[in-house]
Amino acid sequence: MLEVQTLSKAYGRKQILNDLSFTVHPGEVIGLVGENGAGKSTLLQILATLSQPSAGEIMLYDQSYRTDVKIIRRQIGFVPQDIALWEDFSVKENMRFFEKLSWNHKNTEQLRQLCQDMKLNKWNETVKQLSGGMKRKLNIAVSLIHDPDLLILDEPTAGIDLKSRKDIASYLAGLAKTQEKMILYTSHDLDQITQTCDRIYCMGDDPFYYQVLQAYGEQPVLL
Ligand SMILES: Nc1ncnc2c1ncn2[C@@H]1O[C@H](COP(=O)(O)OP(=O)(O)OP(=O)(O)O)[C@@H](O)[C@H]1O
Repeated sequence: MLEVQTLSKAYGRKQILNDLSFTVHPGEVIGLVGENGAGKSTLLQILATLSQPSAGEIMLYDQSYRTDVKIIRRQIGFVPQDIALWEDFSVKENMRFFEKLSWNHKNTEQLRQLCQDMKLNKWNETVKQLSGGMKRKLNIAVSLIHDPDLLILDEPTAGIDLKSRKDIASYLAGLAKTQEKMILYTSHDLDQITQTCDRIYCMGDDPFYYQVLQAYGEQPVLL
C-alpha cells in the first residue's frame, strides 16, 4: 500500500501542494486530474522519488521515503510526460538496454512478451520509425521491466489515437487486477479516467474538474 500523509511542496514562496493525504491499495488504478499547474506532475515526481517534499510522510508498504529510498526505487516504475527512449535503437535494443540497467532481469522472450502485451508489435523497428502512440507504449513497457509494485504515469495517453488510448487503459487496468499493482496516472481525458479508474483524485483550486466528474456520476476525492 502507498500512504501519503500531510504532504506539502513549495518552490520558494510558491506553495504547490498543501497538506495532501491519500492512500493507494494493491490492485487499484487511481486517476489524478486537475487544471494545468494544479501540481499533478509535482506530486508524481515526489512519489517517483525524483523530487523531495517540503513536509509530510510517504510510506510504500512498510518502507519510508525518508530512509529507504534505494529499496523503494526498485518497487517503482515511472513513465514521464516526455518520451525517454533511444531514437536510433530498435524496440528490441531499447528493451535490452533498459533491461541491463534493471535490477530484475528478463530474457529476450519475456521482453518481447511485455511489448506484445502492450499491443506493440514492432520489435525490430527503430524508435524514430514509431508513431507517438507506439513510443508511449514502449515507454510503458520499459517502465515494467523490473516488475514494479507501484506504477506512476504522467499523461501516458496524451496525444494518441482512441484505439491506442483504449489499449493502454485496458492494459493498465488488467495489470492492476491480475498482478495487484498500484497504478497512479494523470490524464485530461475524463472519458477514459472514468472508465478505467477505481478512484479519482482531484487537485487544484478550480472546481471545474470536480463538477464535471460529478456530472459523470463519479464521486471524486478532493486532495
Ligand atoms: N522546478 C520548479 N520550480 C518552480 N516552480 C515549479 C517547478 N516545477 C513546477 N513548478 C510550478 O509548480 C506548479 C505546478 O506544476 P505541475 O507541472 O506540477 O502542474 P500540473 O498539474 O502537472 O500541470 P499540467 O497539467 O500542465 O501538466 C506550476 O505553477 C509550475 O509553474
